[in-house]
Amino acid sequence: MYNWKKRRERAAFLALANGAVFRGWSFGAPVDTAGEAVFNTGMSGYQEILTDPSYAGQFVTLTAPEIGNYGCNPQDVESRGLFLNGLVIHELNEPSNCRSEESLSGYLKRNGKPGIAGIDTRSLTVMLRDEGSQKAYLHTADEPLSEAEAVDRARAWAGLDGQDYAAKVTAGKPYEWNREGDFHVAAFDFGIKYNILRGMAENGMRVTVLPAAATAADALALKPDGVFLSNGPADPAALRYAIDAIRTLAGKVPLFGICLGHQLFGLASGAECGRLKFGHHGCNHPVRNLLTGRVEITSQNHNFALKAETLPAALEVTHINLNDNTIEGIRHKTEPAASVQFHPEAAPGPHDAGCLFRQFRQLMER
Ligand SMILES: NC(=O)CC[C@H](N)C(=O)O
Repeated sequence: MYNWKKRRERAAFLALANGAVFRGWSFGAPVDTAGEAVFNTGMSGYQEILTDPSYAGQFVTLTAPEIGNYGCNPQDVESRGLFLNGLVIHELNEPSNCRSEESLSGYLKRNGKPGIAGIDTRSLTVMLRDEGSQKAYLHTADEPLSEAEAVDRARAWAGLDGQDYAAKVTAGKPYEWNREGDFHVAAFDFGIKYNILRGMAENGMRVTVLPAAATAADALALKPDGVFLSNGPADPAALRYAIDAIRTLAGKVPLFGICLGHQLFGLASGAECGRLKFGHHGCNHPVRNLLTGRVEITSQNHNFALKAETLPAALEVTHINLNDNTIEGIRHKTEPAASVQFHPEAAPGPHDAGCLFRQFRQLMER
């Protein structure tokens, strides 16, 4: 049985830049931090979310009300660590699952990340939906802090716009993900998820991962059959070095990008990126594939998006989001280059768009 008294022993609160304060109980590591509050509507997959480097700098509010019930394990990780700033949930459950090796609370504590439970995540989500993603400050530490001071700290935080967070999460050095495959892919790691690497390996690609700041010459020196541009945190426009590298690589080698990689491919081609009001974070976003007419239910996690009106004539839209008509995929009209805003690798999420890794292969075959 859950120990309610113990659960509520340490008070905590999340203060938003708009002045709202949500009070609850601390779990995980009792550290204070500022970040951007967003919400994710997936019904499961908290461990993949915790280890998705794209969430660096963010507090993820899970709209699923019961969290922690299947625990944590070493298999469901999507990168080498936990990168988000904190987890915001309604009800924290003790694990009951044969795959569980550790409670969610213990997992967060061991990894130095804070969580807050007992939050009315429904009203927080409605607020973020109506007012947009918010700068926030999570207070879980023992030192006393007034709510007004926390709101001030949320407002004073630099935010994610214009910030290079890829540099904070990327691998320090190049490494080989696997040794087998008939196509060799150089993958830029802006915050890459393991299931993307697995998706490429399963489709016969041998993958060498490069740090975010690798140059076009570094990539071409590997004599790759294709270049992959990964997902990653924060503002794509801040990554001038990556945009320059992609501009040099375009037309020389087949390109495929996911999420941040898609945004960077668009920026390198001359498009602009802007912010969505509250982003897309979840596992049930309907996307129409304009090339086939098929609707795919996709996994998503982004706050920025390419602006349709800025797309250069050389690019065409291949996918649109059916909730808000934003761009979900593009390709070059004459060169072998394509990208998607959503996550075909899922983890967590549905596998409707998994065939995109095979299509990357086809770009290299041509
Ligand atoms: N998952 C991602 O790659 C996110 C891309 C970018 N950081 C955004 O929020 O839009």
